[in-house]
Amino acid sequence: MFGKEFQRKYALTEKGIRNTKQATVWTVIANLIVMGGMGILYLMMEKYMDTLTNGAGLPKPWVFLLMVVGFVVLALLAHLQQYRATYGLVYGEVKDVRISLAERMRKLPLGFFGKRDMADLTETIMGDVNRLEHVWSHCLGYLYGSYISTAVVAIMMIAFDWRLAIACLWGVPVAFILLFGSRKINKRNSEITKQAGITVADGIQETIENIREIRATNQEEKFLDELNAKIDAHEKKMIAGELSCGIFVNAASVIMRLGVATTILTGAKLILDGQIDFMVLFMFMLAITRVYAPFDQALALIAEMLVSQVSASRLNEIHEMKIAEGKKSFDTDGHDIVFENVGFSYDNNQVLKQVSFTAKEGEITALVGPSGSGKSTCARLAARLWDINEGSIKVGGVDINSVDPEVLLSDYSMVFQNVVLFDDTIMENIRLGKHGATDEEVIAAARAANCDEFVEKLPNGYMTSIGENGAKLSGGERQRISIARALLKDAPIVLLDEATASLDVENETKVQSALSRLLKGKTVLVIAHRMRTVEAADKIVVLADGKVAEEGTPSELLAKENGIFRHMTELQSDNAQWNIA
Ligand SMILES: Nc1ncnc2c1ncn2[C@@H]1O[C@H](COP(=O)(O)OP(=O)(O)OP(=O)(O)O)[C@@H](O)[C@H]1O
Repeated sequence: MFGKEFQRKYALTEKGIRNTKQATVWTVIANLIVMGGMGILYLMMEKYMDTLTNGAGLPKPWVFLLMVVGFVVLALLAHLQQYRATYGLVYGEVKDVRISLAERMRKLPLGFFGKRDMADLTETIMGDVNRLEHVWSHCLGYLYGSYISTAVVAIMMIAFDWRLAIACLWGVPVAFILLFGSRKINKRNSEITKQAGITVADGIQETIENIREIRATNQEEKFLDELNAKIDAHEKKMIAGELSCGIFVNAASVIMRLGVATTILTGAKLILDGQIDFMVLFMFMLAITRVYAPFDQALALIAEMLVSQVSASRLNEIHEMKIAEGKKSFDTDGHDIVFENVGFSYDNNQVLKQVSFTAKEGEITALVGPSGSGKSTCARLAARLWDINEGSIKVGGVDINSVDPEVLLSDYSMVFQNVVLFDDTIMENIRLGKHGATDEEVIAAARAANCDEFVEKLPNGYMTSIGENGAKLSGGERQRISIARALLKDAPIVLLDEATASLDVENETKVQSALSRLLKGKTVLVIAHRMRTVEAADKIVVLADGKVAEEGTPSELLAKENGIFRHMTELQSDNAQWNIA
């Protein structure tokens, strides 16, 4: 019952399975104790009937009182244990699942994040886990416990009187057949509803993220109309899903409760025929309430459990995704980066073919080429942010595919165009470069990256919070923080993606001098869009259509007639002056 398939179906950990078993056992015990309470009621009724019909003396009240007190104590203890097993332990399980999801995401290849956007992933970590939490705590132990306890009572009922037992229980299997028959429809509906919900979350996130562009282009109305349409579609899907599920659940409940009528009819007939006395029917009527009550709740839970299976499969997708792993050591002979016949595709779109070049330690190697030629892709692959499909990338003779990405990245500093900052102080944002760096080290790196000039004007200096992704700073200021972070890290390999692109000329000159300090003696791979940036490079690799088209020093490539690099340089100097006539 609680095998691997069950574990997968409800995305449970090993501990979660153990908890579910415990919860089931305690539910069975609690249900049987409550049913035992019905036995006390039956005994009392029998004694009083005996007094009424045969004139027997009334039993001593303290006997029943003792029985009732015993029953209450036992029921309380059992329910306490059941509560602890079903709710208490689940909160630990939720914490473990969220941590393991976050751990997993840390190691997933970036390709995964291209397929599932932020709204979708947030929904998995928060929404899906919440939904499963409810199923783990309110459904699994309760439902399976009810199956077992009802089976026990059903056997007892059959032993007592099989005719009344059938009259009472025939609705239960019919109700379950109806519900399980509707499983596919309900599951499909919940998948559709879930997708519609994610589309709404996506739309909201996209609108908030792009609010400036939307306002600048007067597109508010269009965006809001689209968002409203998505919200309406989600509402309709939700209503349709609830309705179809509700129809099946209520029909199943009604069918099951028809058992009350058939029990009364059968009981009456058996009494009239003199085959049973009234007390037997009374006992069955008492038992019916206890058999139906957990099953009635279980019917409602089944719908929730079916919906939760969609959430479980989304969690499983993350858990089963291949993660980037490798050795925990990275012992290299120097830090030359060597690309050898590297081939790489995003899904089925091949963007790099047979790319080979070397970026030497102590040199600046610039990647140049038309937009979309694969420059940024090469930089990402050099840091194993994605895994290559063909060939090899070695650093100091070690294949980076064999090294754990976290260990590998400790040797890299990256300054990219899209700077990522956190909603924290400037001090902490820079300190991310080196865990445990002192305030003095952070400030020294910030000064070297020319951050002082704007930090001094801020109300709390380095302790000023900069808003989500540095929203309170200009593009150039954000980039200087990212350069300060790289300076602090002082790693032997530096990847720069047009790092000074958003700076004005004065600041660019200042940051260039800071960068020169950062780059000294390192292996530097620069992605350059402006030819001016690559004048100081030791080597230029020109990419075109995902292949290396030219390679050499700037002067060698400039001397090449009909060369791509020469052509690009000429184009940029022609465009240097705007022609608005
Ligand atoms: N995450 C991604 N998923 C799918 N395709 C991508 C992804 N990133 C880039 N591409 C595609 O790969 C190709 C190379 O992109 P890349 O960013 O490496 O080029 P680039 O030379 O750096 O371009 P640019 O100079 O415009 O920044 C492009 O066709 C791009 O559309």
